[in-house]
Amino acid sequence: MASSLLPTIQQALCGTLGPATVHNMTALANETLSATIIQPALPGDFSSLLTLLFSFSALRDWLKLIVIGGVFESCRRLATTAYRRFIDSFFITATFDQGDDSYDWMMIWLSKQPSWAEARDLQISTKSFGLNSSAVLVPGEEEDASSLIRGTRKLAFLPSISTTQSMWYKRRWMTITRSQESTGYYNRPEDKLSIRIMTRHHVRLNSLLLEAKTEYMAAQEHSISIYVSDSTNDWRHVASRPKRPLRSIVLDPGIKDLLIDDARDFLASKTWYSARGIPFRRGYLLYGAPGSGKTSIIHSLAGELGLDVYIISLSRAGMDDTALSSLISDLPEKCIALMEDIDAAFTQSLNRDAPTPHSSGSSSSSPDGSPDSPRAHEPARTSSRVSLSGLLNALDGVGAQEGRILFATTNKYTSLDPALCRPGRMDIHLEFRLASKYQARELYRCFYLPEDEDNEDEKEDDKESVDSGYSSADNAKLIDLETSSEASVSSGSSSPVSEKVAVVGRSHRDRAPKLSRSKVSQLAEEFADAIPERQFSMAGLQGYLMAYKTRPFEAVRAVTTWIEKEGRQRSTIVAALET
Ligand SMILES: Nc1ncnc2c1ncn2[C@@H]1O[C@H](COP(=O)(O)OP(=O)(O)OP(=O)(O)O)[C@@H](O)[C@H]1O
Repeated sequence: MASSLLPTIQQALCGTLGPATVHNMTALANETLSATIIQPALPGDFSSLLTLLFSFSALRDWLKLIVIGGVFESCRRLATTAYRRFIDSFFITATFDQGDDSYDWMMIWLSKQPSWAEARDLQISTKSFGLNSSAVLVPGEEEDASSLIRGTRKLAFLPSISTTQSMWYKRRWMTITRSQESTGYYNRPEDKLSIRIMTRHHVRLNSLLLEAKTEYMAAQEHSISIYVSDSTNDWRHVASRPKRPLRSIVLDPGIKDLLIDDARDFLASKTWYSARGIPFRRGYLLYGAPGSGKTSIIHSLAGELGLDVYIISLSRAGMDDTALSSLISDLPEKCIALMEDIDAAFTQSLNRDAPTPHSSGSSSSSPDGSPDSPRAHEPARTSSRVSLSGLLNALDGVGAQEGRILFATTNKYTSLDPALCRPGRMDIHLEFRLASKYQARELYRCFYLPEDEDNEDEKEDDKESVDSGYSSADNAKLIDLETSSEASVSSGSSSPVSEKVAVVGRSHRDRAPKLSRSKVSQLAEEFADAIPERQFSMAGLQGYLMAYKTRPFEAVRAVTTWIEKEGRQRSTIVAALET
């Protein structure tokens, strides 16, 4: 084709360049074409094909590159596989996700490893990792025995994020890698901890986990863990609270024993239940006046039985029958599930037969605290989509967890559907009433009895003239503060009184008079005599005594005035509600 075009080009060029020049150019072009246009015959065998291929220098270079690259890549893959095989055979890798209990165990364990004190790249953390939070001590800082920071923990030194650190664990090489990943709907960054131990067997890993868990539990010994459900319907550890001693809850005789004995008996009876085909679950319904100790006794029992508390909030946004059922089936085997104000989660009555608007609403009640109070008739505003049948199914349907203890509380017992209260769902119903004289007396004793019971006999007796301890100018100022605050004290009220009391309460034990047990008992009798039977809530009495926590004598002297004042306030509230 190139040769067929030549005459045409020649003619065109002759007109412009002249025939001699064109002739020379044509000769040159013919030479070049004959040199570049090769029409080889196809090679007959492989070696001639290779020869042909390698006759092009560029192609040859490309092929060399491909072959060398391929060899390198194969070597790399081989090395990676060999490395993985080696790691798999000689190391065990375990990962821990933030939000899981095991992550907290490991972080606390890591924070206690001395090797971090010398690390060059580390993270300083004041996080408590689910432990009961307390003040944090920086290395070199001395714990002040008399101060507020008792029960302190050390500042945590942790491996920093995105680096791999190594250490020895029981003569085994171990690497620790922390990374962050965005997870969930909101792309919230969550930590991931990866631990690699040089060992062929799980024994070493198990021993590490056991050690971490034991240390964590030891640190948790005086706390209970509280879990709530998050928006993705997973249980999340939100807090650890100090255990509340059972003796600090004052109930009418027999109630505490009944509860604790029944719960203990239940926890020890798994085989008894399964032998008889009875679902291994127990439900307690605590109902009655607000501020009578329903929540407190549950908290205290959890500590006594060593169980964690899982709070099921029926009125949480996004809670519906499916979510409730999945939450209840995800409960661990031994735990306390707590549904507070079980009546308040429903927009309608819990009575399936006769829904009445007044039976729902806020959990508060009348000044006398009776369940059928006027305020019980307020309509509820709740976004819960839990239906009664959904709740009933979740409590004892096929998916319901075995071994759990359910506590439900309500201020409106009469508005609950009998199906919810029947044995099997709520096995024991306990009424919590307003304070009896007995409770008032015991609460007073609780406040003023010497804490160190063993040394009580040595305590100096009966310094009656003053409430003692207020000799310095500072203390005089504190008395003024407290006295001036008394005017505004009312049952269950909080600030500003409690604020002031909190400030002066910093060292109230030192300022309180040292009374003998017999003196406290005598004052307690006088206090109880003044308190009318079943008129005040325990929370109200506690609020009153808080204002006098260093002045037991005055607490007794002023109680009549306080009762009169409370009476007047109540009459005003009742009159306002009636109009
Ligand atoms: N029986 C009691 N003994 C000791 N303290 C009590 C008692 N009852 C209530 N209190 C104190 O009153 C406060 C409120 O108690 P709690 O929350 O247990 O009451 P409640 O019955 O659950 O109230 P509500 O029905 O309003 O939730 C707590 O600080 C608790 O210490």
